[in-house]
Amino acid sequence: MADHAESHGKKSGVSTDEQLSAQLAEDQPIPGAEEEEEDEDDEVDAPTGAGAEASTTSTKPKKKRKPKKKKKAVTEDGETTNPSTVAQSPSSSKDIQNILQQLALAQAGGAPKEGKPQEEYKFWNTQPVPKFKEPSLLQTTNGGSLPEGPILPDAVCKAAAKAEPEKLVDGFEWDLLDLETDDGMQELYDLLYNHYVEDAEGSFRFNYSIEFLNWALKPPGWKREWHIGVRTKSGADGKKGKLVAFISGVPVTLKIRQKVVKATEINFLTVHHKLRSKRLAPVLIKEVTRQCYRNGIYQALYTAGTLLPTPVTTCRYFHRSLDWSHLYKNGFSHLPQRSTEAMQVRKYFLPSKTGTKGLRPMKVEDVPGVKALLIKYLERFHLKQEFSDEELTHLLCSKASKDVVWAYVVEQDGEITDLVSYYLLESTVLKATSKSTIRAAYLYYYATTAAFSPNASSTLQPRLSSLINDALILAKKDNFHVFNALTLLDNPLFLKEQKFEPGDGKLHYYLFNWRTPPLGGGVDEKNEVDASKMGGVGVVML
Ligand SMILES: CCCCCCCCCCCCCC(=O)SCCNC(=O)CCNC(=O)[C@H](O)C(C)(C)COP(=O)(O)OP(=O)(O)OC[C@H]1O[C@@H](n2cnc3c(N)ncnc32)[C@H](O)[C@@H]1OP(=O)(O)O
Repeated sequence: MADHAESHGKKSGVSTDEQLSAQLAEDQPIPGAEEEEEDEDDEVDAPTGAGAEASTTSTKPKKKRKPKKKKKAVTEDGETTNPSTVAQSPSSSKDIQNILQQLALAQAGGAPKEGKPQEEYKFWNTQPVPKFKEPSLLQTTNGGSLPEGPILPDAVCKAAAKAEPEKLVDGFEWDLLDLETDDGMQELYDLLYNHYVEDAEGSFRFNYSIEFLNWALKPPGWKREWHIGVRTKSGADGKKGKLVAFISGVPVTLKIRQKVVKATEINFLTVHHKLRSKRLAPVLIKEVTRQCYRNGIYQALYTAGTLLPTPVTTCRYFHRSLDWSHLYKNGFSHLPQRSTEAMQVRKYFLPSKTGTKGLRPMKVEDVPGVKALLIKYLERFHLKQEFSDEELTHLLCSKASKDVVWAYVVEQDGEITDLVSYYLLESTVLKATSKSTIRAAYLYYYATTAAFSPNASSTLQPRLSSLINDALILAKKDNFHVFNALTLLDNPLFLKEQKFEPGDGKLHYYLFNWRTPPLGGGVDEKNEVDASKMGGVGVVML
């Protein structure tokens, strides 16, 4: 996917950085990029009128994508056909042959691999992350093994942290965003709305709401120094320039196997479409690293759809339709061969009432019970987050989490026995003729005492499956269109039974400046869900 970004950059034939910055400030098209930008302007109903957006690379696919064939539904002039004709099954025997061939290749492990050779990671090769061919803790060439823990000692990181950020090219400047103000939040929202993660076909783009950003970026202990923006230079009138790039970090306490590590969770790395492939991302990453080092934090956790050196594990996305017709109409789901629309709707039918006795919305008073349950539950995973009461309250039942996170508990005889939660993340349908969104629920933290019973091997699976079924019912009632989950936690135990379908999206988990043996991601070598590969990831990233 980075390859795609590179070629896009070359095509834009951009002039000087100063010209670029002026164009961005005025939101003028960049020479050579106009064609694509006009197309997208037609397609996206940006709330801000933020100007033309070029089509872009996809780096963190989280959504089910249409099969390749469907791409032809979009005509060359960018017109979108009737969505009902978008999702079609292969029409010719040649198409079917091609698909079968690709399938055979993939099954034989012969499909093209992701990413690029190690030596081409010009930036990442300079960073304290494991190399692809450096299996952590496996034998090194001299017969020894690489120790688990920091790659660079704290003192080296501390000494490397300069007092000032790296100088940006002319026309741009650093700015720490003020996310305490409505304007600051709105500006960040607009940048992400127009430029954040899309699927590989440019059909959907994440639409993180202002409420979501407020919740995700300001947990207890958050720091303004970790909300890092790049702007075009301020005007002579002192007015701030346009926000064109961003990266963020929030504090997190991780437990990686037996070690507790104070770290940063890095997220929302974004570069304006017109500035892609200009090596701005590495500059942002170095700046957030500097800001972390200066705060005495030397490790980080991050996820991406892009393959970088080197994932500690990889999970796969699964999707459970709640409103199949909406998903189909918007090109998110396709109509399988030998099925009809009515059959699909029936397949995903859910009752109107939940089944678990004692299930109710979580309250602040539940925090101690939920915390004890969740911490014990997560102990079963190699990589997990440790929470204080304050953090857990913020995440699951605070003013900030309202309308972002839905959390439910089961209380039996005064004891919290179960927790299930999900968060709302909408995606904009980029190819829709009128403004349309996919309202997706993402499975968040859950836990159940069934995991601790002596016969957990027979009680955990049915308990989780019914809890998740209840979560699906509740999400459907709240007008969500789809419920998404990765193969982390104990998810492989219920995904199939609860009619989650495998998606194309993978999510790689990375640790910065920390070496540890690979973790199970709930999938096998063929990327099929596999309960024997659970037990690795107990952290849910946003
Ligand atoms: C102790 C504290 C440490 C803190 C830091 C911990 C590390 C945090 C790491 C960040 C975690 C972020 C977690 C999230 O937010 S993941 C979400 C990422 N965002 C998006 O996908 C939004 C849409 N895309 C964009 O805005 C751009 O395409 C981005 C910004 C992604 C790249 O911009 P652009 O396309 O214009 O490229 P470039 O010319 O500037 O730079 C090219 C270099 O960047 C490497 N690249 C590409 N994509 C990613 C990626 N997702 N993570 C890390 N590196 C990435 C790439 O391999 C190449 O390096 P190398 O191949 O030459 O080596």
